This record gives sequence, C-alpha cells and structure tokens, in this order.
Amino acid sequence: MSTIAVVGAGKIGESLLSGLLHGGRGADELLFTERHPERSAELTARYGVAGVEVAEAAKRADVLVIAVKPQDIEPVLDELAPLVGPDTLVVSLCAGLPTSLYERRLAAGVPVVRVMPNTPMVVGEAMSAISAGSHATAEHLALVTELLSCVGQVIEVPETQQDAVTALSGSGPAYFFYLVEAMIDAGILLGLPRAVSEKLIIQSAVGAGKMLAETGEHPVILREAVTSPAGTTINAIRELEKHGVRAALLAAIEAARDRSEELGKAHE
Ligand SMILES: NC(=O)C1=CN([C@@H]2O[C@H](COP(=O)(O)OP(=O)(O)OC[C@H]3O[C@@H](n4cnc5c(N)ncnc54)[C@H](O)[C@@H]3O)[C@@H](O)[C@H]2O)C=CC1
Ligand SMILES: O=C(O)[C@@H]1CCC=N1
Repeated sequence: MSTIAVVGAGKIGESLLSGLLHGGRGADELLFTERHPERSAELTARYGVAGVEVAEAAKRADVLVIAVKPQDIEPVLDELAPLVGPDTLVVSLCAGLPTSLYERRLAAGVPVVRVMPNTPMVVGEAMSAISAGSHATAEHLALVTELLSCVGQVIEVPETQQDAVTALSGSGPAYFFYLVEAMIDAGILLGLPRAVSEKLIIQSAVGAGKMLAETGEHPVILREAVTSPAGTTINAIRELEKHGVRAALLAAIEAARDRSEELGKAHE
C-alpha cells in the first residue's frame, strides 16, 4: 500500500483527493497538507483524510503531489529539501514550474513528474499531460498515469511542450466558460429570460462537446453540418471572422504560454 500526500488542497488538490477516493483508494492511504486550519478541518470532515504538516507528509508519503500556487512553492521546497529522498516520487501540478527546479532544490536522484491537469477533474473529466524529469522512470510515469486516470484522461508529452499544454488544456476550460458566458449574454440581448438562455447554451455546449468526443469527426466537419447555405449560422460566422475571434484565440493562448514560461523563470 502506498501513501499519497497532496501538498496544497485547494481546487485542484481537493479534486484529486476526491477522485482518488472515488477510484478506490482508502482514506488511510491519503494525506493532505493545508496552511489554513479551517480548510483542513473541513476537508477531513468531508473525506475522512488526515491533514498533516508538510514535514509529516514528506516523511510518510511515497508520492508527494505538489498543488500549491507556483508563487507559493519556495517555502514548500525549503521544507521538503532535508526530508525527501530518491524513494519518494514528487508529482508537480504547478503551472510553469520545471522538473529541474525540484531536482535542483531536493536531494540528488529524487524522481519528479510534471503534470498539467485541468479543473474538469472535479467531474472526472480532466485532461492531464505528464512529463518525466531526469530521474523519473517508466514505472513512475505508469504510477502517475494510474493515479490521474481516476479523474480523467492522461497523455504523455515532452516537458518542452508543457508551457503550451498549460495554455491550451490547463487554462482551456476558462476559455469555454468565457464563451458560454458571452453567449448567454447574447440571449439576454435578444430578449430571452436568463434561465432560458443559460439552459439553451449550456446544453448546446454539452452536446457539442459530446459530439467532438464521441463522433471522431473533425470540428470543421461538425461546424459545416450546422452551417446551411444562405442560412443563419453563416451570418454569425461572418461576424466572428470580421471581429477577429480566431486571431484573438491564437494571441490569447500565446500569451498564456508566455506567462507559463515566466512563472518557471521566476525561480531560476
Ligand atoms: N486551477 C486550475 O485550473 C489549475 C491549476 N493548476 C495548478 O494547480 C496548483 C493549485 O492551483 P489551485 O488548486 O487552483 O489553487 P488554490 O489556491 O485553490 O490551492 C492551493 C492551495 O495550497 C495551499 N497552500 C499554499 N501554500 C501551502 C503550504 N505551504 N502548505 C500547505 N498548503 C499550502 C493554499 O492554502 C490553497 O488551499 C497551482 O500550481 C496551479 O498552477 C494546474 C492546472 C489547472
Ligand atoms: O491560471 C493558472 O495559472 C492556472 C494554471 C492553468 C490553469 N489555471
């Protein structure tokens, strides 16, 4: 039985704990650390998992999952440095932080796997991309894949692609939520009640997502099937093109990639 400790049980850390429990891990195989005592008590009451100090997590865990904000990593590394050795697998979920940061700051030979998950983890539909650091083996990657499979899908990418992945799927749910929010507003503009507009758009988003996932068709084909000659959709598409929506998405995702790179460089 291996012990998994989540350091920083915020949105992502809590979703992972919940997913691991649903996936069949016992509460006694899990630990978490949280700097706010009220939050810690709330999580223990909800999941039956013990909240411990970072140092205790480092001593007891076989797998340490780091889920603090990248800006909060320094004190965590300081605490872990004297306690973590090559028998502990460190899994970082932090945007921008390279495996080399952990390898530089922790004892020689500590295996590190970098992961970029996303918030649909909360409903078991995460997209997680994983990359091995220089001491992580195929077995370590297989273990991380098994853990993350409890909360969604997993792919392996070279670490050089992780900043791009962060911009695409890490932040990606926010772009879809933004789009949905704007489309609901459009319904209000056209005079629909808010509740009706929300239902129409959310179910359209769910349906479109399912079609993308289940038909295997390219998005262009699916869009063309909606776009009738001299119909309504093409009029909307003309406006999207006129307002540069495609160019805006390219620029937005490039900016997110740049920020991920900056977050990593802040700890060089
Ligand atoms: N929110 C998102 O969509 C995604 C976030 N991530 C990454 O996951 C990590 C966590 O993000 P969120 O869950 O959104 O943040 P969050 O702010 O909800 O959670 C972070 C938690 O860490 C705790 N914490 C900070 N320092 C601590 C310490 N020294 N000891 C114990 N607990 C400590 C905080 O109290 C907080 O509850 C970040 O590095 C982020 O880049 C990755 C993919 C998606
Ligand atoms: O915005 C952020 O920095 C985090 C990482 C990816 C999604 N949310």
